[in-house]
Amino acid sequence: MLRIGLTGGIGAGKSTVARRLAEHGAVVVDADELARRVVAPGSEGLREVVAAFGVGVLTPEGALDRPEVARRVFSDEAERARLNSILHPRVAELAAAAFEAAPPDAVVVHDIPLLVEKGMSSQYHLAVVVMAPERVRVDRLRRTRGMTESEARGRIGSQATDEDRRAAADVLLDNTASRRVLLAEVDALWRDRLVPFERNVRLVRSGRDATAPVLVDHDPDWAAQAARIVERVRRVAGPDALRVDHVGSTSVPHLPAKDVLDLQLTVADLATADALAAPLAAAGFPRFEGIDSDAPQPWDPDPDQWRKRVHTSADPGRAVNLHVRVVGTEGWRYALLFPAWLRADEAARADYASLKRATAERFGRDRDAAAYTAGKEPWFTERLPAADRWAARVGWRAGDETGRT
Ligand SMILES: CC(C)(COP(=O)(O)OP(=O)(O)OC[C@H]1O[C@@H](n2cnc3c(N)ncnc32)[C@H](O)[C@@H]1O)[C@@H](O)C(=O)NCCC(=O)NCCS
Ligand SMILES: Nc1ncnc2c1ncn2[C@@H]1O[C@H](COP(=O)(O)OP(=O)(O)OP(=O)(O)O)[C@@H](O)[C@H]1O
Repeated sequence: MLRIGLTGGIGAGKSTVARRLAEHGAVVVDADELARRVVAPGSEGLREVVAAFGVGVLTPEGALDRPEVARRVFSDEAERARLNSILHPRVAELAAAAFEAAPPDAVVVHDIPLLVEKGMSSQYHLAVVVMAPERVRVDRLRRTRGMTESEARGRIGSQATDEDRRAAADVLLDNTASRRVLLAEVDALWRDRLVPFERNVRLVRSGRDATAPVLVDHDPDWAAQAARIVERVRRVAGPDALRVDHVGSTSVPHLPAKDVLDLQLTVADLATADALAAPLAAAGFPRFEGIDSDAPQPWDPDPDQWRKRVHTSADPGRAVNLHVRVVGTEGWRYALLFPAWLRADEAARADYASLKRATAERFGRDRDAAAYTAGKEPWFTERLPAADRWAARVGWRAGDETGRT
């Protein structure tokens, strides 16, 4: 099963996207619809809302007077929190049941306006966010829902900011222009990403073949992309994750790199790494059999210092190598030390960048990723003393850095 979180501010076009995905065959779990169900006439939810807000929130027929509730809660944060605390646990329970009931090969889309507000994005394989400028949204809400400008702004003000939504988005859909443009984007997302992603998760396989050694300029968005995946890995590994770091070249600003995010999950031992293989695979990170060790260093007699497990991503839209290493080992320390040094030392960074370019040039034509990786290896052995001297000088110790987990 592929779990997709879909969100967007009111009037951005979330429901339009959800409908299109349903037409393609997705199972849509609609939080707004569930929020209506839990306050249906005769429900426990409705009784609690009346107990909290009084009979003034009922229509003469005994149903919830939604415009009246909206008036109260979208201008008063405390009232809104009170309503949310009654409804959200019930809505969450129904949503969990709907996910349970979906077939194993389904793409399940959780259409939920408050995904970002509730910090839920790491629960899904992907978070999809629909955006449109506030002015456009207000116009749509006035035109199609009969809201006044101040009602529309009240709801917008009750929700996350565009900036927060953008930070949570693995996929951003822009709905500023016509519906036709939006739907074409959704069609491509379904065809090129969601369908193969679901299949890869089910068949426990990678989203991409080994990537050819093609260098691209540092992408300033890599850090944010990695941060979202770090969150996912942490959620899956729970307390077994001693830390999760964005490592490798993409974690070094200004350094050209292959467009593959390297992450390191730190565990206590390899038995823990092996126990995490199945949950990581279900979360979209299948184990990659074949590389169980980093290249051991010539000076190190102990191969255990270099053993690891490697996972990739089942997402055809985002290549990831997730290295699961044991805390305190040499391989683990290297993976943290080198990026830290390269981030701090401009000359070392320039030196490494020119080696990368030359090596990519040499092996890029044959698309030989393994030769490219091996070709860079001696540089690390050679530069280790310099990296260590830097670490001693600035007092850097592996695992001390905060803010990268
Ligand atoms: C206040 C209520 C009665 C107003 O009903 P109304 O029919 O006018 O709106 P509807 O439920 O169709 O929601 C429309 C949109 O309003 C926004 N919205 C709804 N509830 C909230 C909320 N608690 N906080 C912020 N925005 C909200 C969302 O963008 C949603 O898509 C209703 O929205 C409600 O019960 N809200 C609380 C439950 C909730 O949080 N629902 C959101 C999904 S869990
Ligand atoms: N590109 C567009 N151009 C014009 N109108 C649009 C466009 N996209 C959506 N709309 C209209 O704007 C309104 C809001 O869209 P939609 O219902 O999809 O938004 P939403 O984000 O799901 O809102 P809500 O949070 O209330 O569910 C709808 O009436 C829809 O038909």
